Amino acid sequence: MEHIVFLDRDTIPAHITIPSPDVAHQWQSYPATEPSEVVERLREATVVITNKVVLNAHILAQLPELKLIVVAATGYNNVDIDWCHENQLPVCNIRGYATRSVPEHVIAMLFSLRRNLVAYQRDIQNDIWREKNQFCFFTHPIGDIAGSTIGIIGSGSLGQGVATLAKAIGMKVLFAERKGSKVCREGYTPFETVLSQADAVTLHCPLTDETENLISDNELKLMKPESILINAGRGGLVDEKALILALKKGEIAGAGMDVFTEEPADYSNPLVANAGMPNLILTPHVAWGSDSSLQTLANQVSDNIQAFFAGKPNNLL
Ligand SMILES: NC(=O)C1=CN([C@@H]2O[C@H](COP(=O)(O)OP(=O)(O)OC[C@H]3O[C@@H](n4cnc5c(N)ncnc54)[C@H](O)[C@@H]3O)[C@@H](O)[C@H]2O)C=CC1
Ligand SMILES: O=C(O)C(=O)CO
Repeated sequence: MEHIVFLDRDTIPAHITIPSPDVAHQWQSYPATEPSEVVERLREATVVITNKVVLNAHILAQLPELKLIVVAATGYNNVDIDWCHENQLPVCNIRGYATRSVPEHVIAMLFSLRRNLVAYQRDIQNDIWREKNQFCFFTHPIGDIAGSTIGIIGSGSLGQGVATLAKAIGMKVLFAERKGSKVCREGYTPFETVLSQADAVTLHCPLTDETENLISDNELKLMKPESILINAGRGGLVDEKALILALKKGEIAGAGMDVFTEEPADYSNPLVANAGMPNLILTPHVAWGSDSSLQTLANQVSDNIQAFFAGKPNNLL
């Protein structure tokens, strides 16, 4: 009998059903789990499901019963994967489930920022229209997306999904070669060239030691003043203080951020503290959140458990 524990079930809306895996099991779900509660809740677990609860080496070393970690997400930066490899603890994740949801979120942010929709809404709230006394008014630039260039960092399922949508709306697509790479693969453009040529840059690579603060002062300075930065990858890919400074100095035109260095984020976070800026769109890590994506993810959670115990593991990391 497997003892399956889902540590943060409330990260998935209640109307999404997680199918019961076809393996003899007991299932325990917790809405959320504090770091101090993890070990106690997993003491008898053989399978742990975590979306964002951190499983570090210190915690994992206290859980000898564990046979499998199922990350209920694509990004697995909350799990000490090196420790798991060294200790032969299998970890699997969810793949290719949000290939509509995340790209659509990115393109929605892009249109909104390029057309300054939030800025116009704020101006109407602030009664600017009455002052202008015309049927329309132009207080912010409105750009076309068609004919512009998007730079995509990360060419996996989501980077490719964004490229498909971007091409369909007339954008030129540049995939960035890895930062610091001495060679440039066919089909890729050097990292710095992408930053300096793109009208919009979007991030779809994992958060690792290599990608932490991938976009900071120097990278923002390379971008065009009319450029837009979108991050629906992971908080930590962007230096948030540097981004706010770049927006304030007009080094870039706008930013759409779905992910934050700390989640939940509060007013101590530079992005949240500047949420009133008209050229900054913030969403609370929901790019993945269309109902169809959530259901695909929930199905894969169950499939991953079932496949593992059938001896044909899926999506092992
Ligand atoms: N905001 C949201 O709701 C969601 C965010 N994500 C994030 O998006 C990331 C990407 O997801 P997928 O495309 O499905 O993953 P994927 O594994 O299909 O693709 C990731 C790509 O990034 C590339 N990569 C790795 N290191 C890189 C580096 N240093 N520079 C450039 N590229 C690098 C890999 O080679 C791979 O092509 C996830 O790791 C996760 O952190 C994923 C789903 C939802
Ligand atoms: O799948 C992911 O990586 C997400 O961030 C959604 O939880």
